[in-house]
Amino acid sequence: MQADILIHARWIIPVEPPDQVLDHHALAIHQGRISAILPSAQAREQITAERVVELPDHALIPGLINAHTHTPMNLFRGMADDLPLMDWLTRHIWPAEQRWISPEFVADGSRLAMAEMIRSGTTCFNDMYFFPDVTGQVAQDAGIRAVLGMILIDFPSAWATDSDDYLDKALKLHDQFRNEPLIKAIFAPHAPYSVSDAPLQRVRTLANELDLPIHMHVHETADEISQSLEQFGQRPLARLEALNLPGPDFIAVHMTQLQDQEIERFAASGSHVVHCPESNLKLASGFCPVAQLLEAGVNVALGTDGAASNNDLDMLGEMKTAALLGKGVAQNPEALPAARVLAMATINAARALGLEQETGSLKTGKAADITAIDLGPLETRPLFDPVSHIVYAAGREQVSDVWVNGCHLLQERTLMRMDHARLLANAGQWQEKLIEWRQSDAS
Ligand SMILES: CSC[C@H]1O[C@@H](n2cnc3c(O)ncnc32)[C@H](O)[C@@H]1O
Ligand SMILES: [Zn+2]
Repeated sequence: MQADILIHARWIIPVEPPDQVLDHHALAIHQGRISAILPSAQAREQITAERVVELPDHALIPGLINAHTHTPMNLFRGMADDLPLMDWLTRHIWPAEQRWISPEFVADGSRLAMAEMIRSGTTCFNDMYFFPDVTGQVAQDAGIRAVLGMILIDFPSAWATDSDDYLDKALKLHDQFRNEPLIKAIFAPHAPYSVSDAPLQRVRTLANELDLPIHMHVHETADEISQSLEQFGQRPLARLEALNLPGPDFIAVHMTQLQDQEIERFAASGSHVVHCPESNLKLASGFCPVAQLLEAGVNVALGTDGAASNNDLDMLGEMKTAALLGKGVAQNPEALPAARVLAMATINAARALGLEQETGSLKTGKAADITAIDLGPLETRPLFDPVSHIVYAAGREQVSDVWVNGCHLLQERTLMRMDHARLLANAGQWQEKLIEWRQSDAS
């Protein structure tokens, strides 16, 4: 058999089927797709490859999928810390966005975020931000898989003036990227408190027509619930249900405020949840009942949220936090075992985003979206179970190689399609501009 690349690894963890760890196996890539997974000894006899990669202390896992982020916000990292969500948004982030959002800001911020994600093993991200067309272009240049939010919010921005304009631009974005293999555009109304009924109804109609998912912040804080009760006489989820939003194409991010009945109704609708534990902890927004949601049959994926509320885009770290917090919230150490959390960061995310046929597990025929983690260093020795170390012990600096669609984006920790020095210089320029603006604003 002929292959473009043959990777021999100490372990291959396909994620699907669950709980499988393949020892001394090899993975073959042909024309961007996984063409075979078989014992290394057999691969050496049967497969002729143009390139052979030896990873003797490494685990190959499906590329991690960050199911909710705001990539350009990397330029706001550390600018407003230790605040509750509404103060953070209305007193710091939205004023900064009003001043700074432009195609240049989005290009530079999203590029920095993509470099950080690739260096930490993420091969696909689901983004929600202004100028998603720019983020899409940067993602194509970087070679990373991206889901772009066709955003909608009641406020005017540098991207769009009103809901008609947001939705016109959404449809153009969808058209622009419809034939791009690594890019997908999905609806992204911001939150129940920031989008009115009429545009939400239009989103539901368009999502049905185009067969695309809807991704939205929902039940993030207790304040969101009380404000909705005051304004609409309903909890946000009940209002969204009346607008027919929940369903197998609906992705609710956060969900920290949930009653038992709401969990049952949400599970029955077939909707998905994206859990962002570190952002929820840092903003003290509340705790998502992940174990209860999984028990009810809800598909739960994992996201970092933006770097301005997390403050990193490290999915390995996010997995550890999700596992620990999930046990704490359930008051049960058996809740959220490591393998379950790895599934949340891979196959569950692919399922939520409608990408399950393409990515999310290491399976013959799927795209070669692969992350290699070096478990050789003393920080992950001795080793009894590679999945345990990936979730509980390994740091993102142990990610050695990353492939997306068979393209080698990170090789022995070197970014292959991005200029590291330029990324740093560019971040430095934004730092100067933002510091100067904050000083002039304060005086
Ligand atoms: C319409 S573009 C996205 C919009 O969302 C803001 N944002 C970032 N993080 C959060 C969060 O955790 N909850 C709510 N809104 C958030 C971002 O600043 C943009 O304005
Ligand atoms: Zn968010």
